[in-house]
Amino acid sequence: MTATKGLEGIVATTSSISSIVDGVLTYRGLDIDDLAENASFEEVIYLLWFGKLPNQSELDQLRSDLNASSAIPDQVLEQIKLYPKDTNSMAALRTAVSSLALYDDEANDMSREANVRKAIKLQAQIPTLIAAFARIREGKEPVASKGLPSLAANFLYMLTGKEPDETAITALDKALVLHADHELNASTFAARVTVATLTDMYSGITSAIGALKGPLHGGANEAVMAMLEDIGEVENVVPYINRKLENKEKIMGFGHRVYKNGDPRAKHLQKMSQQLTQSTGLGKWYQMSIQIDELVTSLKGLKPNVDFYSASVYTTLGIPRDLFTPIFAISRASGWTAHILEQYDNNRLIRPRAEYTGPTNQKYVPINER
Ligand SMILES: CC(=O)SCCNC(=O)CCNC(=O)[C@H](O)C(C)(C)COP(=O)(O)OP(=O)(O)OC[C@H]1O[C@@H](n2cnc3c(N)ncnc32)[C@H](O)[C@@H]1OP(=O)(O)O
Ligand SMILES: O=C([O-])CC(=O)C(=O)O
Repeated sequence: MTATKGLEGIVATTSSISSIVDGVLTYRGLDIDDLAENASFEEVIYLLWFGKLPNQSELDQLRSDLNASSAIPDQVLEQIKLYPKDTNSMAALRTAVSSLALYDDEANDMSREANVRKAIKLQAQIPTLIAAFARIREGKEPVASKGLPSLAANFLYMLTGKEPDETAITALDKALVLHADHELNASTFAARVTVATLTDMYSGITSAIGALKGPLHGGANEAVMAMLEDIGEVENVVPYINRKLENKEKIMGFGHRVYKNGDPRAKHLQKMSQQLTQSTGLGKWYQMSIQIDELVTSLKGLKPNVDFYSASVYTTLGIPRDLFTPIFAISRASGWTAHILEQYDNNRLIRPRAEYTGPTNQKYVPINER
């Protein structure tokens, strides 16, 4: 038995949800470029869950179901008020999502109908949890959803208490489309491994949030913004990046396990970053990002991934840095729940083997002889 470090190249499941073939990403066979230009996030949610684009009445029904499910139990809100004010936002989300299960009567109902209802609830409530946490830690009251037509609009409204403008809604909606699913990434794999024991969907999403939090995965978008802030000015880019590379440090937002010639989502986020930073007077972040991109590509042959330009995009929307990864979770909840439903539909326990490299033929030594 020989292990492959990081399971690179190992095909661990079949799935009909999303695919990456020759650098092309598709959701249910639709190219991400097509979806990024044309689809709303709600259409993508429907596509991921049910395998086809919704017609108008199916889409209206989903939007209405999401709106009807967005409120979170008072008990969970009260718990969030008890979190330490400096709680990591992904830790807060992980804990709050786990708590949601305690107040859902059908948390452990494993019928497909109940699981689809739970997917709707989780998709609707994760944005509410994040917005409530962000307000409560600032001493503000949470704002309930206004039932605006899109999840992006509702989230921005719950976060700020103000009606968001169309530019912000469109930008966030597109970012949500771009992050929705990505084959067997680490958090989706964690979700599938968890529910393959036939535990409940809340447990699967809690595992997934824990995995997304790490800086080698979703946490990289926050780390990118921290790096941009650390660099400070365009003229500091070259010495900063050179120093990092000389010290063999990773440049956050670059590289990918599967894409070796670039992440197809990055160009959409780059374009958004260019437009939004210009229109908000924050062009500096884009200019720095472009320089880093050119430098890292030429020196290391590494291309930006989905997390690189999303950092400057979210900054232009006025979103605090530590909510970037929770926003990734809002989007990826659609993919996680789709994969969990797919896993339940054709389940087998996921239990690989380990290549043992420890000592052998050891004998127990009584404690007083050690
Ligand atoms: C949504 C997402 O999850 S997208 C990924 C988000 N994560 C990041 O942006 C973090 C930075 N990137 C990375 O750490 C990696 O590229 C990963 C985790 C994305 C992929 O990791 P792996 O496939 O395991 O590649 P691995 O880390 O082994 O890198 C291979 C080589 O490229 C180098 N490398 C990879 N990424 C980077 C980077 N961002 N900066 C500098 N060097 C890098 C490694 O140091 C390694 O070099 P070596 O062979 O000389 O030791
Ligand atoms: O697929 C991966 O390994 C990481 C990634 O890009 C994602 O989850 O969107």
